[in-house]
Amino acid sequence: MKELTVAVLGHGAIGAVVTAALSAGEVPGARLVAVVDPTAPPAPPLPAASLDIALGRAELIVECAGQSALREAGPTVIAAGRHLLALSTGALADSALHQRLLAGPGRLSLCAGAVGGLDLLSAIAHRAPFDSVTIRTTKSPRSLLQPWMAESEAARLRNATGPYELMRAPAREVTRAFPATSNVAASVALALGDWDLVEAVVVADPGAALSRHEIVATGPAGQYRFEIANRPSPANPRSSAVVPYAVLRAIGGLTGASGGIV
Ligand SMILES: NC(=O)C1=CN([C@@H]2O[C@H](COP(=O)(O)OP(=O)(O)OC[C@H]3O[C@@H](n4cnc5c(N)ncnc54)[C@H](OP(=O)(O)O)[C@@H]3O)[C@@H](O)[C@H]2O)C=CC1
Ligand SMILES: O=C([O-])CC(=O)C(=O)O
Repeated sequence: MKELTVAVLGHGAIGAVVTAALSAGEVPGARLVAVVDPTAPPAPPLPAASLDIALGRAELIVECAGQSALREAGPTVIAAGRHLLALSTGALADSALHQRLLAGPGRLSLCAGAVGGLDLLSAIAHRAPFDSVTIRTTKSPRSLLQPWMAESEAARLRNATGPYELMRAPAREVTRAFPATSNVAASVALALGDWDLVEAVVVADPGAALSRHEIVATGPAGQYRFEIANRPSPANPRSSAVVPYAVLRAIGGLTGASGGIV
């Protein structure tokens, strides 16, 4: 078991669950030493800190703060030689940023978050490239409202009475358009190492009690379909409630606490 000092960036719906579990010792080997969130700092005894202080204390920085936070803080974390575990994978649609984070001296790892199947898709992609890959995300209309939307589009979302397709475009465009709800599209593209192959679809469904992600891939190796239906987080309906578990498992993978399947 490896001992790892951990800082968490973002104390929102996901970060709060992650920090509570870490401080309760639920991931053997991981010791929470800092929580960075300037607008929602945690109450003591959780160790609220600035990013600078966190970098002085922690070997691993876990980003649960959003694409813009990863864009802003990621290069500083990597330049400080720390290990960065990123959840807001859509920020890496900016290839220059992605390359910067890969350049070191720190190290970048990505968390699969709300979806599964990326290990198999990744294993296949580099041996027998897929012909087509689609990820279709269905969420409640209110969770899909965006500041860039025209008032007519926002009103359609607010007043939707049935499901409809809101956007269909390459993963890079969709993850930028829906930065808090379509990181999964980026994660599929990153797992395949091919941003251009992955088409992402966003569906607004007023009847969607669960957030659904359907990944369909076809190619010479076979046909693959993963369908995930997650309960939304009660604290933030844009995010699935299971995501903190994925983050904790990823941290456990780094300490050696997540046994079994790799
Ligand atoms: N890969 C995946 O499958 C998934 C990825 N995600 C990613 O995780 C992110 C977090 O989700 P969630 O917890 O639900 O979101 P929340 O909005 O509930 O929490 C995010 C928190 O991070 C804070 N924050 C913003 N910028 C910074 C910063 N630079 N440093 C420290 N803290 C910061 C926010 O503060 P403020 O409110 O003031 O901005 C907020 O308190 C999402 O935005 C999304 O990018 C989410 C779900 C799945
Ligand atoms: O939690 C989810 O269902 C997916 C999500 O928000 C994202 O990919 O950003």
